[in-house]
Amino acid sequence: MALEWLRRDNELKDHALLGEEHFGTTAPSVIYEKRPVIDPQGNAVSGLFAAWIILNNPSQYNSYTTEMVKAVIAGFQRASSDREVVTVVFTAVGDKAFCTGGNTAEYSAYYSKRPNEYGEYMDLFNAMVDGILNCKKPVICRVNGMRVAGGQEIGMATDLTISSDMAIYGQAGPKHGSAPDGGSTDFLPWFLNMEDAMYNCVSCETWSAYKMKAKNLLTKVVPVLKKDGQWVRNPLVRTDTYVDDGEIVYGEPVAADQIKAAKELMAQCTTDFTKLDAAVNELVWKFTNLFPGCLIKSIDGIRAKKKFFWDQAKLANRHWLAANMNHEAWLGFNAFDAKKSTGKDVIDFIKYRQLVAEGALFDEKFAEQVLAKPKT
Ligand SMILES: CC(C)(COP(=O)(O)OP(=O)(O)OC[C@H]1O[C@@H](n2cnc3c(N)ncnc32)[C@H](O)[C@@H]1OP(=O)(O)O)[C@@H](O)C(=O)NCCC(=O)NCCSC(=O)C1=CCCCC1=O
Repeated sequence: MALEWLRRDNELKDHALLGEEHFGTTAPSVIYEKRPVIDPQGNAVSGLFAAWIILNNPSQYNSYTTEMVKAVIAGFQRASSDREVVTVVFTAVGDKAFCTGGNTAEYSAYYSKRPNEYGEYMDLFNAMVDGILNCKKPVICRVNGMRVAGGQEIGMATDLTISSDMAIYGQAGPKHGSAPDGGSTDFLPWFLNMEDAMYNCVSCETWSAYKMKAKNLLTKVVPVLKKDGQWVRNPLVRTDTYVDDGEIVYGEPVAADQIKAAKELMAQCTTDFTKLDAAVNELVWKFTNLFPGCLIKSIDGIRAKKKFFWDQAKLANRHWLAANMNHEAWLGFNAFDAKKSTGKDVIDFIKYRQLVAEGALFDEKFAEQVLAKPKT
């Protein structure tokens, strides 16, 4: 029996919660672009797109300002509900950094000593991570450069990572005045083993893309340097062998006496993201050729495990992070922000611990003793 008698509205609805007002092209901003899905022959597929959400603050290593956080939330919501979008590609401008986390200029000048304000910011930050984790399209992190601190946190929230081999990965919080509680303390132990997660999280050492690939953080690492038309793998790290003298050396830095030559080679190279983009397009194409419903259900099934600790900890963590803006963050982020005038990007940790050992009051006098003085 025909069903014309049932009420039916065929005008398509727009489910985007936020308009275009959050996006821009002048740094600092977030660029939102729909780029056609490309088939293996290089042809654009009609009516199907990848949504590119691009962090645009290269002079500050694509750290996200408060306005950029809002734009990332808007971008993921828009892409999630856009029926033409197959996949999201989360990346950044330039070849230096994908993202180095929260903007330390904002942190020091505005948020330090304003814990309530940082609490409001943390609500946005959490919504940004949730926006990535809840996106109804697969999310690819296209890592064009270093992914550090909060940059590593939002990167790990994505579903799969394709990386430039010049990128480095790590945390910065314990060195500059925060705890990597914006996702890293929750996600790192899933990706790495517990020992590596612990060391990587607290040491604030950065690890090469090759090392992180070997430790299962990444799906694919590709060269991006080219000399005389030939691809050159990152000359700063070992990729020639896995074991040397009984030690695993794959992805570790080259010996100190080889660094000069490596840098000279780099200076003769140009950066070319062709392989990076080809690997991203290949993944977009793979997703395009899967049932969208079954695909996102499968992804959400894996995400559910990934979110387990994040969902438990994110609400309580925001209060500590807010309160910490009156404490170590006040010192650490101001030290980093003032590095040009003082010549030092961290506090005097020995003096800090000595003052704590004396039971000193945490006041301006305390701060004066641990912060380096301006040179002039
Ligand atoms: C290790 C670094 C990432 C890279 O070091 P290096 O290669 O030596 O470059 P720099 O000279 O330090 O940096 C180049 C210029 O970029 C500016 N920069 C870098 N990162 C930031 C940033 N996050 N915010 C603002 N500006 C940044 C830097 O000042 C340089 O500018 P200049 O004008 O001097 O040329 C190193 O840069 C580094 O450690 N950066 C700081 C990383 C950091 O502390 N991020 C914030 C951590 S906290 C965070 O992200 C959180 C997220 C949510 C939850 C809570 C939380 O704490």
